[in-house]
Order: sequence, then C-alpha cells, then structure tokens
Amino acid sequence: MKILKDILYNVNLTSVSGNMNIEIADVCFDSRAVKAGSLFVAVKGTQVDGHEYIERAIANGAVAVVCQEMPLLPDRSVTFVETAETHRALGFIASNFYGNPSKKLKLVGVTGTNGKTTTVTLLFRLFRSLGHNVGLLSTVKNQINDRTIKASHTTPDQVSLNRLLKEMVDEGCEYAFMEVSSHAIDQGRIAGLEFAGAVFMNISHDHLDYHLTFDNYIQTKKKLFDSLPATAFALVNLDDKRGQIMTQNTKATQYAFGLKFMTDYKAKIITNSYQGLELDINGQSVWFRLIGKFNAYNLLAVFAVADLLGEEQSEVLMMLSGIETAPGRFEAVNTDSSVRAIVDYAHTPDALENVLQTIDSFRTGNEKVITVVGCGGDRDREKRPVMASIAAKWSDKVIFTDDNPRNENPDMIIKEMMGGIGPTFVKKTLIIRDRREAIKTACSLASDHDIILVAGKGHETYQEIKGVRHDFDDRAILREMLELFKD
Ligand SMILES: CC(=O)N[C@H]1[C@@H](OP(=O)(O)OP(=O)(O)OC[C@H]2O[C@@H](n3ccc(=O)[nH]c3=O)[C@H](O)[C@@H]2O)O[C@H](CO)[C@@H](O)[C@@H]1O[C@H](C)C(=O)N[C@@H](C)C(=O)N[C@H](CCC(=O)O)C(=O)O
Ligand SMILES: Nc1ncnc2c1ncn2[C@@H]1O[C@H](COP(=O)(O)OP(=O)(O)OP(=O)(O)O)[C@@H](O)[C@H]1O
Ligand SMILES: N[C@H](CCC[C@H](N)C(=O)O)C(=O)O
Ligand SMILES: [Mg+2]
Repeated sequence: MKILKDILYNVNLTSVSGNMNIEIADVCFDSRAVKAGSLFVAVKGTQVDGHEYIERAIANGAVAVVCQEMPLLPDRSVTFVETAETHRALGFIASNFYGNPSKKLKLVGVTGTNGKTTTVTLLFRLFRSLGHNVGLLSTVKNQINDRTIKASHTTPDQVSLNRLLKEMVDEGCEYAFMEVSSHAIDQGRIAGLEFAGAVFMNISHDHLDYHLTFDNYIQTKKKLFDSLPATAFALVNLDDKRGQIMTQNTKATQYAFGLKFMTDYKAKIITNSYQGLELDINGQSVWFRLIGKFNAYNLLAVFAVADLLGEEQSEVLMMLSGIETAPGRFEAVNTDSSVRAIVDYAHTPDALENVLQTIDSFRTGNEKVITVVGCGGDRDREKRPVMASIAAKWSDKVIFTDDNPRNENPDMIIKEMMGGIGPTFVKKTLIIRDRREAIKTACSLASDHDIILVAGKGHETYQEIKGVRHDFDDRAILREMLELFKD
C-alpha cells in the first residue's frame, strides 16, 4: 500500500479536491481493470477519452482520480487531482508506485525505425553471457534472466513497464535493455524513467498513420534524448542523417557510431556473406553469425553500449561473435531442401530493401529470388506501394499476400500495394491472399539453390484478423512446404 501524495511526487498538480493521505492499492488507466482502492488515471486516447470512464472507475472501487479537466462537481467520496498531461503523469505515478525501479538498475533504451529488437536482444544475450543478471523488454518477448514473460507491445504501457522493472530489480538485475517505440514516447509510456543511456539506430518511413508527418516522427524520437539526465550516454548512428538532430538538446554525454565517418565507434565490413559478417572493430577483426550490412550497425551499437557500460572490449567481441540473430530476423529456415529460405520481420520499405539487397549480393549464379510479402492492416498505408515496388524490383518473382489484416479489408491492402507495381513489374507479380498458399506456391516455384524470402511477420506465431489471433508461423509453414516439394 502506498499513500496518494507520495505516488504523486514529481507530478505537477494544478488543482486538488479531497484527501491526499489515503492509501492506494493499485494504479489503473483502464476503468475495466479498476478494483477497490485503486487510483484511476484518465487518459485521452486515440479512440476514446478516459475521462468518460471516471464514473465507471469510481463504481468499480477507485478511491482517487487523476484527470486533465476537473469535473464541475467532483464526487466528494473520492480524491480528485488535476494535472496538465495525464498520460505523462501516469509514467511518474507508476514509477513512484513501484519504488522508482529504473533508478535501481542501469536502463538502456534503444530507438529507431529498424533494428531495435535485434540490438536489445543481442545486448541481453551478451550481458547474460558476461555473467550479469539482466532484463529485456522487446517486441518478441520480455525476459528477466531465464524467465520469459509474454510481450503485447514493443514498449509496454506505463504501469506494466514499471511493474516489470520492479520485478527485474527484485530478481537482482543490474541492467535492463528496452526498445523504445515512437508510439511509446508520444503516449508518455517512458515518462518518469531514468535511463543510463539511449541509442538511436536510424529513422525511415513508418508509422505515418500515427505521426502524420515525417518531421513529427523525428521530433518524437528526439524526445527520448531530450529527457536523458546528464549522467547518461546518448549514442547515435551518425551514418543516418537524422542522427545529429537527436542529440541537439540532450544533457547526456554524446557518442556516435557508424561505418562511414570517424566516430567514437567505427567498424569496417571485411566480409559480408551468407555465412556471416566479418567486421573490423577498433582494429580487431571479428566474425559474427548475423548476416547483412544492416546488422553491422546493430553489432556495432551493441559493442559501443557494452563499452560505455564498462565491459572489457576484447571479451565483449569474443562473446558477441558467437551470438545468434534474434528470432525472425534474417532467420534461415534450414531443411535438407537445396532451396534456401529466409524469414525476416522486414515490414518497412527500408528494412525490405536492406534484406533484399543483402540477398541479391549473395547471388553467385542465376539463382532466382522469390519474395512473399504483405502489409499489416490498421497501420501506415503510405508504405504499402513503396514496399511492393521494392519487393518486385529486387525479386524475380513476388507474391503479395496477407500479413495481419486486423480490421481492414485485405483485398484493399493488396490493391494499395499494387499501386506501386507498374507495367514492367506486373509480369513477375502474383496475388495469393492466403499466406499459407502463398508460401506453398513460392516453394513449388523454387528450383535448386533459389532463395525464398518470406517477409513481414518474422517471429510472429499468429495472424491477426478482426481482433482474433489465429495460429500462424511462417517458419513452420516454410519447413512443411519445402519438405513437400523436395526433389
Ligand atoms: C494506437 C495506440 O498506440 N494505441 C495504444 C493506446 O490506446 P488508445 O490511445 O487507442 O486508447 P483508447 O482506446 O483511445 O482509450 C483511451 C483511454 O481510455 C481508457 N478506457 C477505455 C475504455 C474503457 O471502457 N475504459 C477506459 O478506461 C483506456 O484504458 C485508455 O487509457 O494506449 C493503450 C494503452 O497503453 C495501448 O494498448 C494501445 O496500443 C494499441 C493496442 C496498439 O496496437 N498499439 C500499437 C500501434 C503500438 O503501440 N505499437 C508500438 C510499436 C510498433 C513497432 O514496434 O513498430 C508499440 O510500442 O508496441
Ligand atoms: N539496423 C538496421 N537498419 C535497417 N534495417 C534493419 C536493421 N536491423 C534490422 N533491420 C531490418 O528490420 C527488420 C526489423 O528488425 P528489428 O525487429 O530488429 O527492428 P525493430 O526496430 O525492433 O522493429 P519494430 O519497430 O517492429 O519493433 C529486420 O527483420 C531487418 O529486415
Ligand atoms: N510491431 C509493429 C510491426 C508489425 C509487423 C507487421 N507484421 C504488421 O502487422 O504490420 C507494429 O505493430 O506496427
Ligand atoms: Mg521491435
């Protein structure tokens, strides 16, 4: 049990009605989750306004309410407090409620359009193999040492996030590595956290349905760096032209990494092949299991973070050299078929182009590249024709299929993708909406040594259609179909 006035520490209150010395049993931002003794925080969302559910929260047992607009006649049986931005206040409140866990371990946040999951997963595995207790918050899963906890978001909501950090502290974690999505920054999910460091990977076209303009998207990511304390490090990829913008107003100590310019952490690609990457990092040449130039950035960022956190460089490189790629990230689906198959989570134009360019660079003869790809529903529509055109440009055959249609009409999604397909690409394009059938067709078309890329869903083990998640795993279906068409 915590006292209301203590959990409102650092929240700027504009007005108060009622007793601030009451006990609070739980913090909730959803009236449906409120139980007796809870504090309800009313948040304006993208669909509805949480203020409309205050009465319901009180009926469910809320004893205090945090709101942005004080009701004209506040219910006298509960305490009401008013603050300007409840979504940000919720971050501070959740942090106070769980004893400010982010201050009790070293929390590193990774942001960027692509590469967050890969980078935090590598960091988690590296620090575990270096003998530390570590926590992970990622799109694929959350993890505390050896315990896995299902993830519903790339970055959890304020309450779940602080609860998980507290569990990490309780289980002795010295470090936590987390993905910071742009949605999370905008919705105040990271407000009140104290980061030991933050990393900027890159920014490219995505989520414009939410941020509306690319500039808003950049400015949202920058807020992570604006919020860092002076004790933190701010590490940016200088090869991305928006890298410097991120640190314009930061109080943190600035560091940069990249492949192009003289930076604090610089790498050179010596070999980039289907077997892995050989990089020169700080004069040491090291082999890594990850594939593709884009992974050189992820590996270099991991090396830099480990160095900034005080780990010994040569030990880091030795351990990192043996670490596998994150699930569904350029994951080779190995069977005894002579066809090579790759599952990758590329769901942005930039990621798709990187992966297909990487595959293209490995061609040694006249092997065909067959790509199966779709675009998610209820997500950025502008990227659909761009992704389609990139897929067709770099493939000999491309099959457009369903990703997660969610609440959209899948035929319309594919129609929008086809907007990127001009007359020259039409000949190599097939439309097979059923993803299983699309993968089957790709396998049936492939001959010896051809390469199949199934893009967009990576580690996902479901397909989301109208709010229902149906079992679906690209990797399992690929394995089954490759076996079926094996000569
Ligand atoms: C668009 C978006 O990000 N939405 C997130 C947002 O919900 P919202 O703003 O739509 O909420 P709302 O439905 O309008 O409700 C407003 C408020 O009223 C409350 N409410 C609502 C109904 C009710 O009966 N009672 C009640 O109290 C809600 O709990 C909420 O506090 O806040 C919710 C709570 O934190 C999130 O679960 C929800 O994520 C949805 C499910 C989602 O799909 N988000 C995706 C887009 C997302 O966040 N993705 C990013 C990264 C993507 C990437 O990796 O590239 C992520 O971090 O995962
Ligand atoms: N550093 C990188 N630069 C560009 N593309 C990358 C990079 N790392 C990975 N990718 C590509 O982007 C895809 C997604 O990678 P990853 O899951 O690591 O990114 P993410 O930022 O976590 O994505 P999300 O926003 O969905 O959480 C990969 O499957 C790969 O195709
Ligand atoms: N985590 C991201 C990636 C989704 C990947 C893709 N499979 C899709 O459904 O669009 C999101 O929620 O936007
Ligand atoms: Mg991710």
